[in-house]
Amino acid sequence: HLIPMLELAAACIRRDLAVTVVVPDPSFTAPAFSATLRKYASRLPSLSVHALPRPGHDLSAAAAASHPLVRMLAVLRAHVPGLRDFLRGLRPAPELVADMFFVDALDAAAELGIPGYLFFCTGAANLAVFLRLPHVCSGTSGNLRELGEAPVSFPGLRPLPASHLLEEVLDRGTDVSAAILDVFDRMAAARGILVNTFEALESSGVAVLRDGRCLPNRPTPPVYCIGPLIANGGDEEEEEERHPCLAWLDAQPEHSVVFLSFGSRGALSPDQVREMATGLERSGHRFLWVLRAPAPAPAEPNAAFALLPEGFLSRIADKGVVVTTPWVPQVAVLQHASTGAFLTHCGWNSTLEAVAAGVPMVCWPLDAEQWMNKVFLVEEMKVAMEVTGYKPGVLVRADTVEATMRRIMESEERKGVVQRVMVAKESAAAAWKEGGLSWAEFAEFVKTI
Ligand SMILES: O=c1ccn([C@@H]2O[C@H](COP(=O)(O)OP(=O)(O)O[C@H]3O[C@H](CO)[C@@H](O)[C@H](O)[C@H]3O)[C@@H](O)[C@H]2O)c(=O)[nH]1
Repeated sequence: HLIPMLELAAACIRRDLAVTVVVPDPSFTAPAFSATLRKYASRLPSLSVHALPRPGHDLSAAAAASHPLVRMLAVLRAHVPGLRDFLRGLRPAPELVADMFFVDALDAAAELGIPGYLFFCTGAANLAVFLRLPHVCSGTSGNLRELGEAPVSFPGLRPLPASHLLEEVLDRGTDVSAAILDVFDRMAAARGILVNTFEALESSGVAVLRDGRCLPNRPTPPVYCIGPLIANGGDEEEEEERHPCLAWLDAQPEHSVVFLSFGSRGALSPDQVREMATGLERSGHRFLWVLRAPAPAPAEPNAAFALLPEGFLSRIADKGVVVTTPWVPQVAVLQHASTGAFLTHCGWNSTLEAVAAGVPMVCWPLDAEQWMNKVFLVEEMKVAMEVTGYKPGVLVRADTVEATMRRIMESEERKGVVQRVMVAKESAAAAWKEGGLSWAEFAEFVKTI
């Protein structure tokens, strides 16, 4: 969530607003988090960064939580006193834009009489679903999980198979379902919600939010669609130490490489890594694969190579590259002329980055709202293909991987997908041009604050 938040900070600075980014104590964040923060702070000299103090005694709830999402929410909550103190000391009184999960920050803002907004890092249709989920769950007898593939209706949106909703809400009465439904319920208390999407991409999702249909008995807060907020691939290209994968891409023919990446934390099981490798090799297509070992990941990134079949790296040396460094410049890779397709876990940032680069996708969702994004990409936008037979927990065999690579790179079907993603690319570029829809909504937000 950090990259789009920092892009939002950059947009605010361009409008002459004074911006402070408030982050948790560094002991709670990954090295890539600090590195990204440093990069933006050096590019934006007027950006100030404030790290909240490490909470003293309020971490007992986090320590007791077994689910990572519950733990994260407890860690956020423990930072509230530090945030409140910080906000109280600012002159003039600030406006607060909090991450979508940090609804506790809205309470702190309300206490201080400060307007509190949320920044929602996934799509507008997902926001409409999340806002409505507490209502859906309380109106369903039994567990959503029992509904399996049966469609669940949401006003004005394409029905979603129950199994594609967030894993965390599928079972009633668990700590994690209570915690996440509480977050969704309290999102509506925001003064407004900034969404990292653009209206041309998601007109039906945006319409549902605007006409108030998603929340049955309460008004939906004003929604500002201000996306796509994504990193600038050009900046990544110009970095002093250009990532070696970009030099490798330079040497490949145009649109010939399939890029495989699963976001900031996604990893395949060891069995799936072997099937993926065999399928890629048999397809004969070029590929660039960001490989991460499943949690608990070994400290040494190269250890992930041990998951690959015997001799794989030497056999594919002229066709493919496997990268185990935890971070590649994804936006620059997607925008590179040699990239021809993107096998993605369907994280929303990856989705926007692929759309903005005009790269057709293969969907390989892992968790969170990624299954919902797959439905949107494959059935609504038709800018992606799905992997035949792929379901949560199912091992995709090498022959299916091979067939999928051929479909996305060679088939007639590819032409239609490419055409549609190129149209979406144009509208993504238009959104932030002067007078474009996101440009105008951002101007509206700035006027409001
Ligand atoms: O080696 C890497 C890996 C990732 N990225 C960047 O990291 C971001 C990853 O974001 P995303 O595609 O959204 O995936 P996750 O990190 O998995 O994001 C989480 O947050 C998203 C926004 O809420 C949700 O859509 C996802 O489901 C959830 O897993 C993107 O900007 C990538 O360009 C890199 O630059 N290099």
